[in-house]
Amino acid sequence: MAKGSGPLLTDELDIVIPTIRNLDFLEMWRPFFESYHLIIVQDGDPTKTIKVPPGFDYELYNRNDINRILGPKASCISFKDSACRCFGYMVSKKKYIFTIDDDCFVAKDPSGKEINALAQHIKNLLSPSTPSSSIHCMIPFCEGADFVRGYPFSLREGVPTAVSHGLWLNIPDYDAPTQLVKPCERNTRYVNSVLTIPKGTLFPMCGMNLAFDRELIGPAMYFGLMGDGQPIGRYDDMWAGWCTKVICDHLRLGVKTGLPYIWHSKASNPFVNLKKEYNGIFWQEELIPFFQQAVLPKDCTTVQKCYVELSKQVRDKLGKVDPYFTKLADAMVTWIEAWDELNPSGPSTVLPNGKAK
Ligand SMILES: O=c1ccn([C@@H]2O[C@H](COP(=O)(O)OP(=O)(O)O[C@H]3O[C@@H](CO)[C@H](O)[C@H]3O)[C@@H](O)[C@H]2O)c(=O)[nH]1
Ligand SMILES: [Mn+2]
Repeated sequence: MAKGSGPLLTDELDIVIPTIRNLDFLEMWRPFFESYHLIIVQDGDPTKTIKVPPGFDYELYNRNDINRILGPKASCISFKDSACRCFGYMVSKKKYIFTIDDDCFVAKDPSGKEINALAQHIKNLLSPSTPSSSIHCMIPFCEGADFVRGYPFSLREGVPTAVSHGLWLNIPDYDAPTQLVKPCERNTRYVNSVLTIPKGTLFPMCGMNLAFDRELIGPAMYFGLMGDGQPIGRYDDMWAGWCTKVICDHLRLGVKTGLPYIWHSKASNPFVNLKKEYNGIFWQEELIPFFQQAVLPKDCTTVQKCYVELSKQVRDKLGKVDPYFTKLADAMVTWIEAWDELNPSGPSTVLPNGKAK
């Protein structure tokens, strides 16, 4: 929250939570989240009731709702994987999205002060990014700092920030092999910095503490086809991050990473994760060069056009890695079609099954 004022963007930001659990974690976030509208995407068994603490304004969508709203296009929304959260991005009507996992809690900064992660994300999104330069030793656009000598004035205006990627203390977001060999490792390092990821650089985007400008980059935030019936899991956010970064670079949009921190409390089962991740650990050796070499034509002037072009390149170049990527390329197109159907120029009548509380 800005000094001396209430929470910002309360009518322009939705909080999207994917869940298979009751949402008691919200109690800890109440001071920071209660003024915002929540979009809860319930994964797994739609007959299970998800308990939401009283006092929150929310809409809840389960698999039956997703199928009802999207019809055959629901095939692009993952089932039994946190990737389902991207449905919340699609049905939101707000300019900004903040998405958080239900095992993420309020962290404390080194002074012991509780971190309002949402306020920091908003600050990150509302200030420009500087992707056309190497990492600064100073963080521009914040009090008491400015561009250092030698930084071209022509670049100092920066570009609009599309993504704010937060980090986590305690349980690190390791892949299964790393978690297996380092089961007790915890992240205790608090780095007081927000950096723009330079143009041409990819990054491993984790979906547990993430905010973005939905109007600038929303259609690129497809959390790829994972979970039930798919040969891969826990790469949904990575896929979205790689696609998003290539498109942000092309459209001159910025991606920031660093503050805010949240406290990640749950270590998922590394053996289960290994089964989900196995192909991803293998395929990522091909995926990174693919995204590093991806070039989007000049006539790709919207996120949708960029994304459909990327899907063509996925089909052409990754389809030979595994037939899964042909299916994923199709799902990418379906996602854009569904996005445009639900987000025509006017409002769309997407009714959730949970009444707004
Ligand atoms: O089948 C499922 C499983 C989980 N969820 C919800 O998704 C998030 C993340 O779940 P969890 O914290 O259990 O998983 P992690 O291994 O810690 O994190 C992974 O999730 C992604 C980051 O968001 C990434 O793939 C990994 O870091 C929770 O809210 C669960 O309730 C689900 O919807 N469906
Ligand atoms: Mn987690």
